[in-house]
Amino acid sequence: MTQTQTTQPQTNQPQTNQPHTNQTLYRATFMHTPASPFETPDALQVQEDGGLLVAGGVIQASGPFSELRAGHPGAEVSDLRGGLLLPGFIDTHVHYPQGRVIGGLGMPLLEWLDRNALPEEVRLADPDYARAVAQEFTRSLLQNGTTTALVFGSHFAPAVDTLFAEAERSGLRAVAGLVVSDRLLRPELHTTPQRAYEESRALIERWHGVGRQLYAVTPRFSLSASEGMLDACAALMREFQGLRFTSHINENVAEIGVVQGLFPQARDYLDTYERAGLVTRRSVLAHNVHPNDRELGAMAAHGCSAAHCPCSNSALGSGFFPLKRHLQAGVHVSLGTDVGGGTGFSMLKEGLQAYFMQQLQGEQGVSLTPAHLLYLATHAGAQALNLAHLTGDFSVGKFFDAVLIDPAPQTALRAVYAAADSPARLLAATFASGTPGDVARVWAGGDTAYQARRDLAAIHP
Ligand SMILES: O=c1[nH]c(=O)c2nc[nH]c2[nH]1
Ligand SMILES: [Zn+2]
Repeated sequence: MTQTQTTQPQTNQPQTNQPHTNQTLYRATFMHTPASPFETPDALQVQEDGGLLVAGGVIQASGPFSELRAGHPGAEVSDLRGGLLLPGFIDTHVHYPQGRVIGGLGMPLLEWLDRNALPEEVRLADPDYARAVAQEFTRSLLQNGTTTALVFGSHFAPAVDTLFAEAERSGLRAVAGLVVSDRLLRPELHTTPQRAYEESRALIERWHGVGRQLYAVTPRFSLSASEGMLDACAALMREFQGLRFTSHINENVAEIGVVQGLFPQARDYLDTYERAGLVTRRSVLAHNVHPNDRELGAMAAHGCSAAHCPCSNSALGSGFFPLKRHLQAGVHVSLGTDVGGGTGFSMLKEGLQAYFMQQLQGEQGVSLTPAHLLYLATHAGAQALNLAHLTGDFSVGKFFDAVLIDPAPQTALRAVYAAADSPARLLAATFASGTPGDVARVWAGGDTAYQARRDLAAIHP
């Protein structure tokens, strides 16, 4: 591993200095959380009959529609009234090769991997199979309103290349990488540190910073990655600027026991990554259901984020995520669907399950408001990924990544929308009973990335 070249991300910056031609003024009730409700009271910002002026894919102005209309009489108006416009969701933990094995219920993590996930992951060695799965995957994320995702890739480099190609074509911002492992999975999924390094490097050079795509160095978990493999990952993180790092941690008690046996010199699970220099501001570790206090303190000190995946934790019986302890320690927390351990691609469902699991913890839980759920599903993810200057809310200068929730006529949620007496109630109902069927349209960088087939003009009550 002698390579020393660095690459600069080439794009990904909003072009705020573009001439304001082809301005679109979106007219909608919109909500967003530019600040964290965990830190700031009244973090939920609501604009009823609001306007967002977009040009070159970037938000140029925001405020009451009437004011923006008066200031920009030439802008084309897109009327989205009747729905609720939210920032595009940010899923910070989702597995590309597992879309077709959602629903493997009734097994704890290690058995689930053996019987459900890994046999399917082997199939991505076939490029045609991988292409079909990549198309389903990017489509599913966008149909659910997710415009940015930290994606656990495949163990096969051509399949990861296909994922990036599909993501870029579809508008999805994928932060993704080759999943690397050299033990305890199954032979077809194992590689060597040298090969992992070389294949990752080639993918980084091809995709990192291209369009909306970014690269994440991705050892599967310490259970399946030797010290040599983690060192190869660390070499990549040192040699290329702006990479992200992701893996799993402290998900399941049996898993933690195996990792302790494999790394007798490590203080705990986090230390297996920490010793390799892999715990930084650019790291997102999924689950962390069973952390000790040292781990939480170290994660906070390094600025590393935890991706909380409540549907997966429930489906696999992994346990209750200690959100209060994370917040008290100062660890940043975002949300992930963890498909296919999780139960689907909906960040609305994920937010609701996070709420349920905190409620069920009584005194140990955190009482989450609708503003918390929106923040966890949007801005918190942007912060975890170091992308908060580009996306996660509707502030001026950010990309117009957005999802329009617009329930169909004669549905229960439409009735709630018609009756809601406050914006917080509207948002709560959206998380409580919103489904992919209520996602009417999704924009990624100002372009329509998904539009439901039903006629938008016909559905206002
Ligand atoms: O929820 C999970 N899903 C996975 O695919 C996986 N691999 C390691 N650890 C994991 N946890
Ligand atoms: Zn996972």
